[in-house]
Amino acid sequence: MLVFRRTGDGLLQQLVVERYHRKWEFKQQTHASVAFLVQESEAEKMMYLYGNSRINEKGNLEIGGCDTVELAAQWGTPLYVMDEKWIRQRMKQFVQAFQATGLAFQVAYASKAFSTLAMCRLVDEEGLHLDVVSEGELHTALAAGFPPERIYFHGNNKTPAELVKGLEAGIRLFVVDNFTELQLLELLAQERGMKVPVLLRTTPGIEAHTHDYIQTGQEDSKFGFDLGSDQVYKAVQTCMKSPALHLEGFHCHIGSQIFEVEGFRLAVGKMAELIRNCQERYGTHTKILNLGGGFGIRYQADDTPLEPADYVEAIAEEVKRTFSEEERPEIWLEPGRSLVGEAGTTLYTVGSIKEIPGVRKYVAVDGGMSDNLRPALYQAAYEAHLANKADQTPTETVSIAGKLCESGDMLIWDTVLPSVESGDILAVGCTGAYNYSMANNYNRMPRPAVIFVADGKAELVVRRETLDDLISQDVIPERLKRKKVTTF
Ligand SMILES: Cc1ncc(COP(=O)(O)O)c(C=O)c1O
Ligand SMILES: N[C@@H](CCCC[NH3+])C(=O)O
Repeated sequence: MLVFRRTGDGLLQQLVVERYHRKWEFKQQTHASVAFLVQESEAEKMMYLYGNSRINEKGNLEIGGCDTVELAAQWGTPLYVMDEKWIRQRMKQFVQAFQATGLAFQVAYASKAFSTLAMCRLVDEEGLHLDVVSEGELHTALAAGFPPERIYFHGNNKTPAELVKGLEAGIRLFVVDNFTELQLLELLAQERGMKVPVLLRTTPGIEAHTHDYIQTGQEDSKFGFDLGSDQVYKAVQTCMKSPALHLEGFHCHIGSQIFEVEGFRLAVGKMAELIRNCQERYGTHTKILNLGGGFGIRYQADDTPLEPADYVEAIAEEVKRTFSEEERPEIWLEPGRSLVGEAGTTLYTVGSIKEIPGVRKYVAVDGGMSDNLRPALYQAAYEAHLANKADQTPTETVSIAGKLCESGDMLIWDTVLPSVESGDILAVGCTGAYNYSMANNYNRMPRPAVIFVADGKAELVVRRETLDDLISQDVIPERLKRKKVTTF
């Protein structure tokens, strides 16, 4: 498929797109029939947002072989639709890219991006490790039958109960974040006569180019041992002296939604310095270097994220350049967003439409910041299409409002859609990461259902919360129980 678009210098850029693998190669070209080609590309570009998708004979958006208008009718809206094949493909891309480098490696899925029983099953089947950050995520993994020896535990404030649960489950290791945790873990392991494998999480002092709230590697961060001071070295010494702790290596995570490889290269350099210093000073053997996640994804059709292989190859190149073959640790990565983000689509039903002449047209949907907190939290930008009018030309500029009682509950400002009517099904793409997992019950909104789609089949993986679910944890103290009606 050939797609062209105009670049800043007036040339046309030819994008050779292999859709399934999301591989884009850029070639500069001039071309005469600009208008025709650019117009054609708009419809095609739309499809980049919805996993393995197409516009079907009815003019509806189809994902994983399923007509999204039928999905909305069958399962209700808001509805999270996850393209299972897309997720599996992404996992394979990371693994295959690593295999091609010849390095010893491990890829884990950072389950905070989207944690459900069915998702844990996919991760297990694809042979990845699993990163959990809470007792809840650990419980989900264990309940899904995920092997504990492939789970590891992250978090900047693991509670004693969480550490005990991890120890008793026999997880692969703990990524220790700070001195409080190190002491607590040592104590709990000693009490149980265990020697616990650990990685130390460090803050390498790298500022990734991303939103302030999702940077994590800069010095002034709540996460990890500071690399700039002697903190991490003190932690290493504590591990070396302790019969209850076994230091297997180091971890860093420089941030999220990162579009460049440079930060990862820098991280390899900084971590290599740490590893060498520890070897020289304390004779430490570093088995594992975990470089975290953070690989950027497409949220809008014009975004051009790197491929998993681009990150892996750059990291591998830097590792090979920096470490001799004998010194080279296993390289671990833990992507979250990039394994699931582009696989997810949220379907909504359009409800009220309010037009302020000459100002704006608000199109309200039956969800909002309760199912997608990211626009309100990070000013995250998304694109939307009408699933039941996917073949129609966009003609009007509208803003998509959520239904929650906050002026900031706007999903998308100023987007162009075909003529919108109440009852239309609106699709918002690239909502697979940090959407279901950050969903909430504000305004007592029930959390939406999640379905997996593949080969024309849709299966429920999380059922929609009911109104009774919403009140199921509520308790009325005896004294407040309704005895008599007071009227004024
Ligand atoms: C320690 C750690 N690992 C992995 C991830 C996953 O990040 P992402 O979803 O951006 O790949 C995060 C979240 O930013 C994280 O804090
Ligand atoms: N929840 C964030 C990312 C946090 C990453 C976890 N450290 C997002 O939606 O982008």
